[in-house]
Amino acid sequence: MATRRPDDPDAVLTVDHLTMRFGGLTAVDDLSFRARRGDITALIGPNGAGKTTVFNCITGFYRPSEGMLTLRHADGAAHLLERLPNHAVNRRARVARTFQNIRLFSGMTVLENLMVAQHAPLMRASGYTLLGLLGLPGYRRAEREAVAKASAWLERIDLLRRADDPAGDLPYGDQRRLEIARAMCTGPELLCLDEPAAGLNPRESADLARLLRHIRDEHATSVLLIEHDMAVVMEISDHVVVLDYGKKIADGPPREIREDPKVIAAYLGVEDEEIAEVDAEVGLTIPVAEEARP
Ligand SMILES: Nc1ncnc2c1ncn2[C@@H]1O[C@H](COP(=O)(O)OP(=O)(O)OP(=O)(O)O)[C@@H](O)[C@H]1O
Repeated sequence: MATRRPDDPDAVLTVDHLTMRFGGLTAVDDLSFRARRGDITALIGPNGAGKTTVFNCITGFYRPSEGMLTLRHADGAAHLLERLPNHAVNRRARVARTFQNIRLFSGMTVLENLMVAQHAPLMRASGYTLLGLLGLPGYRRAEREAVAKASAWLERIDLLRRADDPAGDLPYGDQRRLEIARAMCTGPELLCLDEPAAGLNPRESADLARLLRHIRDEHATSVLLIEHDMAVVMEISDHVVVLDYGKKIADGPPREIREDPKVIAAYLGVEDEEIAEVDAEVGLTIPVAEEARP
């Protein structure tokens, strides 16, 4: 049940002292940060820093070892995510998520994927009865609304013409955007995206950035994303939180984060062959990088 608790009314998500242990390994260590309503917040860090574990705690896949996760709706209702089961995080708290690997129903059509996402409101409109499905005017109205919402998203991601094709036949970048559209069809307050730019070419990355800006600016949905593509992170994020070995090492606007010596050191701590790549992507200056090198 939604509970009211005093916290930052501007924050859609408040993470308070989150810790997640797997046996002797502390994957997330006393992490606190806020994602502001209406912002695109990026969670970044080297491989194994604990980013996906944070997402799994937020979305109810893991129950945190310690800490509190508060999702606040625009109407002020607060949902204590660490206490909710996985399905309630999506349905009740209205947190939607995509995964590192694409999880569309590849044998279903593009349109069907967006209709399945609206299963819950459709069933509600049916009164959960066969008679309701067959005859209630409320159900027919809900069905028309669901088709209209799906069509609007398909138009937005430029896939209306592929509505009746199997989702698995779409090019990779289109599948990524369809997944985001599917998540948006659930009407989320917070959209969590795990590496949405992974595997995209530059044109597809630009399309993705446009879509995420549209979601931020035109819908009442805040975005939290994990992303390794620094060009995308720096271009679209309002706020960046940096993890290293499960701990927060920086938290601020992109222009500060890219010059933060702790962040530079964390990234340069990855494999030697990746240093030049990270350097080029983030646009680091050599003198700072040299200083930061252990
Ligand atoms: N279910 C699990 N059981 C045991 N250890 C786990 C589990 N999930 C994650 N870990 C460990 O927790 C640490 C953080 O992993 P996590 O996947 O959260 O990192 P990440 O920052 O998302 O990495 P990447 O960028 O490579 O996806 C890693 O050491 C990982 O091996």
